[in-house]
Amino acid sequence: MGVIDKLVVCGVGLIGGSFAMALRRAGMVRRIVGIGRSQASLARAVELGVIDEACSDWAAALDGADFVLLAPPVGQMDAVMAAMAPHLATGTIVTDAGSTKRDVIDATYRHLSGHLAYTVPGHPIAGAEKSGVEAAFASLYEGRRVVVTPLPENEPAAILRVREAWDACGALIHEMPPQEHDRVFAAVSHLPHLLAFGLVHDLAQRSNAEQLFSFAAGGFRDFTRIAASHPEMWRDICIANRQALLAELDQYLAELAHLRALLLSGDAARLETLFSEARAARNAWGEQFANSANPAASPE
Ligand SMILES: NC(=O)c1ccc[n+]([C@@H]2O[C@H](COP(=O)([O-])OP(=O)(O)OC[C@H]3O[C@@H](n4cnc5c(N)ncnc54)[C@H](O)[C@@H]3O)[C@@H](O)[C@H]2O)c1
Ligand SMILES: O=C(O)C(=O)C[C@]1(C(=O)O)C=C[C@@H](O)C=C1
Repeated sequence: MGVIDKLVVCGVGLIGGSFAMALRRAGMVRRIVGIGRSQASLARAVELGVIDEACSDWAAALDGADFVLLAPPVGQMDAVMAAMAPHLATGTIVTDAGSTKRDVIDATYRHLSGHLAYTVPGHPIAGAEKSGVEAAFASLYEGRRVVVTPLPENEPAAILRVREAWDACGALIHEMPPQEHDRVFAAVSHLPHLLAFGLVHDLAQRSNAEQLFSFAAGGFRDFTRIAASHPEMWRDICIANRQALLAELDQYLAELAHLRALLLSGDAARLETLFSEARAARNAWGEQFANSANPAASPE
């Protein structure tokens, strides 16, 4: 892949910052410019060496840019695309890291209709409950999947360039239609986050919350780690993908109703069978995930 001369990262947090660091480490980029909502966090990104320069306007940021990553919360994509559109030069590659794809693609057609050949939607399947540039690290994407959902209007060379950038970050690239993407991640990412937030919220509101939390241990920690995630980011994801998320929630409620019936009738045999099936599925997934991921891909 040709080296990126000027990379623009919009939203230099965990995801945008890690992309910048990974490309820099791979020697794939000459200059990195950040643009964002908070000048203080952009200044911190410069201080940490994640970006070379902070920009406060799109005209300056996009001047001479050959590659742009959009990594703000998905609820900001509309405003960001509207602001950048007048300053985009033909041929500048634009991609994004949004956790939902249909809404981001709708925003692309609304605001970047003259730039569809070069705007290639994407989503890295790697992250954490931590946010902000301080949480970014260069190996975040190593051995992790990135889903690319190309538009019919995309130039094949633009898709290739985006794939090559993620490849340089050490990621494994998959292509998928956006509808399928949003259904899959409603089930395995958005629903678990909703459930974790819901459980912690319920417990925190109880009159004996202090006592409950004082005895909560590993099981609680493992089930609820993701309830420490960024509220704005998850608000936007849940709202953007609510159609698919509601379908998953309904299916889960049916499963809970089934579990409740087994408990009510004291059906130990069926409960054990259900737990055994779940354990086998979880263990098989765990092995597959451990084998696909690079053990070095951890900030610790
Ligand atoms: N955290 C994860 O696990 C994860 C994984 C994959 C994809 N994503 C997606 O990546 C994106 C970023 O997530 P993150 O975890 O890096 O969040 P983050 O909070 O760490 O970073 C987001 C950054 O965007 C900036 N921002 C907010 N509004 C903006 C605007 N209007 N214009 C420009 N910048 C703006 C914030 O100041 C912040 O620096 C989101 O779209 C999220 O859905 C997150
Ligand atoms: O590891 C975490 O904390 C994450 O939440 C990462 C995670 C997920 O697996 O659900 C979250 C959102 C994304 O869009 C992709 C990955």
